[in-house]
Amino acid sequence: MAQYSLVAGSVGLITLQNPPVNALSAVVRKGIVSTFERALRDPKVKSVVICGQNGVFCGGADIKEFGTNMSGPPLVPMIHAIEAADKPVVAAIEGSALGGGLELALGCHYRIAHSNARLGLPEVSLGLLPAAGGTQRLPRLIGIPAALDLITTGRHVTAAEALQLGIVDQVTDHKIVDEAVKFVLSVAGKPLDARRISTYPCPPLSDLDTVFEMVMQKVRQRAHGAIAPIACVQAVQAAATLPYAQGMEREKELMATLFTSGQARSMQYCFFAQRAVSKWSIPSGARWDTSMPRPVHKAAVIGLGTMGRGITVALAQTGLSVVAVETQEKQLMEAKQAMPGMLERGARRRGVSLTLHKITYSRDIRAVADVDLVIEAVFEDMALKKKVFQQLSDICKPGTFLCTNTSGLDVDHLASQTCNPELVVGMHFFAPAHVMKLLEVVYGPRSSPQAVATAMQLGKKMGKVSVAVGNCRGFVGNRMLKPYVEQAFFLLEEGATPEQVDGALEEFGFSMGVFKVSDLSGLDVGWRVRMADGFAEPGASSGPSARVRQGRRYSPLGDLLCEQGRFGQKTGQGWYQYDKPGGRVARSDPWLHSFLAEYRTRHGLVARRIDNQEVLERCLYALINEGFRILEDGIAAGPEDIDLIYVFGYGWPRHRGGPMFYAGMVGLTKVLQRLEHYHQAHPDVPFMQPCSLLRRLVASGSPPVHRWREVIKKVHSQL
Ligand SMILES: CCC/C=C/C(=O)SCCNC(=O)CCNC(=O)[C@H](O)C(C)(C)COP(=O)([O-])OP(=O)([O-])OC[C@H]1O[C@@H](n2cnc3c(N)ncnc32)[C@H](O)[C@@H]1OP(=O)([O-])[O-]
Repeated sequence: MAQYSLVAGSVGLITLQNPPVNALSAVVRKGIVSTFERALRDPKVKSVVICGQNGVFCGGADIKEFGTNMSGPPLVPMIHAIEAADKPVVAAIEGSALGGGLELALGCHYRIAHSNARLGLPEVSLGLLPAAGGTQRLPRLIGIPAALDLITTGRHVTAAEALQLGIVDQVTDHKIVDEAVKFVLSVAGKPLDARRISTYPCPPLSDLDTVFEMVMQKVRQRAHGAIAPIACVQAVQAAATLPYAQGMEREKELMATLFTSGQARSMQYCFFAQRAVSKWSIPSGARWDTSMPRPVHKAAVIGLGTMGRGITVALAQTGLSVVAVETQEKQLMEAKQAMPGMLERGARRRGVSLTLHKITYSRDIRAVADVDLVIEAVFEDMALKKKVFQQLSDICKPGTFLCTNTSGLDVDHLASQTCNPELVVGMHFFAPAHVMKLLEVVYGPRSSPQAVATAMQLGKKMGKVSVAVGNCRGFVGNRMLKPYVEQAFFLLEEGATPEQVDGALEEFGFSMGVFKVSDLSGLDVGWRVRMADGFAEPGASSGPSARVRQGRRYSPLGDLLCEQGRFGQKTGQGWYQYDKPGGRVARSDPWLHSFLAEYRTRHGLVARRIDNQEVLERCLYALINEGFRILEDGIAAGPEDIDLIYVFGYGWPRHRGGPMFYAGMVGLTKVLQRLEHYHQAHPDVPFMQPCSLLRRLVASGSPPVHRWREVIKKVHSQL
């Protein structure tokens, strides 16, 4: 709702009230319309201030209303009425003014922001565009290039940047409503014509067509198939080329196509999924709202390889003191040289001051004796990690949480090396750890609720999307990757090329296909895992039994490349070739194509034409099938957890909602049928055997993804 009061004798104060973010629900819109009409009718009222309760102006349209039969007064005419009023209206902005919230403020004649405010038009990240006049007013106010930047990226700006851009008229550190009232009294009686943004001409720009062509090209490249950013550019182009009223028509038209699209549904699902996973619960019964995290003031990182450095930087950026331990002198020196640059770039990107002094370096593990939490990030080797955990258990003060950054080893086994296994959890970061948003927090059967809560909260503080997952080989993300990569190898054996497989996945929306990612992260990473799992064995890649291991189909292609020293970008050759070791631009490699042809001949395989549909189905459905197994095993609490892991850690396109949501969009029956088909064709590939949970869901009428938990619960209760 909206509350109305008369202040300072002549100012009508309208306060939006819809906790927690004063979203513009039907009730709030109704409240604004009626209070505003009251203010206009009241002769005592000479001006109006609009603010939000509890330190937040407005988080935008109520996203929960999308997809329902929307009722109540629409936003566009409401904002027009505010702009057209003959009494001055000031938006008093603190906290957030986002989406429809900022559009409401743009309809006001003046905007004053508290220095803590964040403003933006993030609709693009929900698969939409700012359709309450945002695409038409913002370019008129701040110019086309700045408006295009804000609208196509959805980024939030600080109050200071908003002032610089001209979005707000004044920034204050004082009480926002008091300042707004003072301000509106000071402008009483001034003509309002020049304050109605919809009447402004768009600031002229020379060579408009070229500007839009270039922006469109850049946006298309970044969008990976998402349609909202493209529509945002088209809407701003309408502002630049059409009169306001026609621009509004175009905005409406473009919004209509986005609003009902599967992409918008997927992205809005991701928005709510992100909030849902922070409300974690684990099989022991521990939950986010009953488990108290312990404060972490000082942390330590053991091992300063690529991951350790990233984790150290990410911790320092949150303001923690960090002890960075590396026993190898050379590695320590390299880390000391590299980390200031990483911190500097991070500080510049986030517009904050440098935190170099937060890190102390040591070669001696005993330097961690007084820290609250340790993250071990040594080489992915169980024997080495066990030794580190035994040492930590002896050295650290009582109660120190011991975390491992292993990407898939048994966290419980590591916990068993310590005197207090309840203090041990996994904190699986993704490279580069100071940039990537995902954190898997891995609990073992003995991890205490407090240890899980502390790791989850630390992740949040570090700006990560933290997902609590159970302990199994590869946890959630890497476990699902295995059948996906396996299918990609099989496709090469059967006639596809890395270019074709990657092309199909990139067209689907991944920023990089599976083979490019493998070249980037190093082919040796998977090779080591396959060796540890007893699949890859020296000399076994070329014999007659090379393509069968442990009774199932196996492709030694990755092993063969590693045996040749082709580890990807770092060696300049992998699935592609690069101009030099460390090169970034993948080029097709004729050697690889002849190698594949020879390999097929050697194994009596005849290359066939494989279409992109098959590439997608085999790679993605194998991955999704493993996702169902993970749900069935209780390793992830719900489909949202898996989806966010894939969106934030593995480049799954957000506009497709994550693998489990995508399965629902495709139709569970279809996914099941295709898996059955491929399993019949390849009975020696267990990953293709449809998971019984998928069958159960189909048998229960393929409920929408938010109702899967009911079926999963039933499965678990019957175990
Ligand atoms: C014609 C159309 C044109 C306009 C389109 C739009 O405006 S599109 C909209 C454009 N606007 C945006 O995209 C802004 C989206 N919102 C945000 O970015 C952030 O919420 C924040 C920065 C406002 C606050 O961050 P924070 O970390 O302090 O808090 P938090 O994130 O944890 O959220 C707390 C609770 O509020 C809930 N909720 C939040 N917003 C909305 C909403 N608009 N609606 C409904 N609910 C919303 C959220 O689900 C959560 O609920 P829970 O789990 O407790 O039941």
